[in-house]
Amino acid sequence: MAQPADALPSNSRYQFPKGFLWGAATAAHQIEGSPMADGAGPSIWTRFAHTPGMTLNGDNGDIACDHYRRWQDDVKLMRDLGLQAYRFSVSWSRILPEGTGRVNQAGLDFYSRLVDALLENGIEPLLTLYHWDLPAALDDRGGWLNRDCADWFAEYGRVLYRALDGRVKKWVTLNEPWVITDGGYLHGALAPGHRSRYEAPIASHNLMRAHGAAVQAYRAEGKHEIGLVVNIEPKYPASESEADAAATRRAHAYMNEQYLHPALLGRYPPELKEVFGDAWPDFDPEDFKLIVQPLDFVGINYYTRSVTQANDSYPLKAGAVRQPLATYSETGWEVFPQGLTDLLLWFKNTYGDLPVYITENGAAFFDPPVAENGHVCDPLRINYLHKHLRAIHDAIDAGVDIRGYMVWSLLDNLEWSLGYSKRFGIVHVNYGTQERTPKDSALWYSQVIGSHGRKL
Ligand SMILES: N=[N+]=NCCCCNC(=O)[C@@H]1[C@H]2[C@H](O)[C@@H](O)[C@H](O)[C@@H](CO)[C@@H]12
Repeated sequence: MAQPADALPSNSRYQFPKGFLWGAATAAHQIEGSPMADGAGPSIWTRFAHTPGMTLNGDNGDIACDHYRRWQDDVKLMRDLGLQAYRFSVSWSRILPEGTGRVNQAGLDFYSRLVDALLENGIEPLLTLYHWDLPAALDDRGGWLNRDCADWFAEYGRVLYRALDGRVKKWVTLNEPWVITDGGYLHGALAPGHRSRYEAPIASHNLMRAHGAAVQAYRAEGKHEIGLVVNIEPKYPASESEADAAATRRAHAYMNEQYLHPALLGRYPPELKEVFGDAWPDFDPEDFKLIVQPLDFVGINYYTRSVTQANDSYPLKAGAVRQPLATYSETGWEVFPQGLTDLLLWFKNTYGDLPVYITENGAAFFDPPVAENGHVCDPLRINYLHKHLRAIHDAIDAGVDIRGYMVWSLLDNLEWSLGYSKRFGIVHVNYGTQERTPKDSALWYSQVIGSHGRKL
């Protein structure tokens, strides 16, 4: 592995708290490949990506990073990088090919072996139950639109809790319910590709019911920690106008409060009824007794901010304004580290002192190919991570209880409908040969971890 050209200077100003966990994150469908191996059932992403026109270039997860077969080398790679934790997700349809009922022991064994290898290498597993890959068999029964999904999800959680709890001590129920519903049910860009303002709130609500049911099931037999992961993004009004202020309030409620409010406060923000109009159901207040469950932590995925103005978009009537002097990543997201500090302070002030992990943070930039000297030079990513880690430290200084950081992502991987066109990894993947090459950002991150942040 290429060595960093220069050892970074130490700066104790940025030393992170004792026990702060440094890691990286991935998701099953984005890296594993072999989606139907060893008795696994199809997921909605297996189906969606094989539907013509749904993904860029028809890219799919049939091979991805071939992690299902290369997991041992990938764990060694994590060890060599000095990772203390690894956030990954389990493919539900490997465990329960029909979504409920029959357990596929080979699928369970894969994750059990992965967890053991992580622990043997001093790496703490953070396990996400659901990172968007619903069993196709459950989608055929209505998926997240069927209120039974809460029982299905709790059943799936129990299978994993019984098999892995104790070795896994940090559990996550859902990854980013906002993207699941905004992408999968409102705008249709993600599986299962629905486009309905009537379905989106129902899917959102059922996802939160399922989250509550999985936490309740964990409390009945789990002995460690469980939380929820949300993608949230600070919204700043584009002008002083009341129209832009109102649009910003709607956008904030829609992305940032729509899931945290029900999970932590037992209610929805009032703006959502305005956003969805007649499509906003009259939810049964009893549902919140299931949705609100005590959590041990919240995971926050942060990528960017949004300067927001009123527009005629559907159904939000709000949209982002491009910032002429800003830097943007390859996904068109503004690089804005201050937004992470602002967001973390908002979280603390709104929801209290619940422990927080930054469960995803990173960016896709155009990376050069592997150079003759074995380096992948990605200074923009180093700059992005450097500034966001400092922003996190500023929030810690301001009293936010942040327990760890998982860079998105360990590996270049399948960026959902964008296929393999966007590279978020700190490790380059040659999809032709499956060769892994730590980028300069990985070598830099190793030094940051080794110094516990002092080299920021
Ligand atoms: N405007 N704007 N806003 C940005 C909205 C970001 C929403 N997308 C995410 O958070 C996904 C999360 C996902 O877990 C992972 O599976 C994805 O690979 C990454 C990268 O896309 C991120």
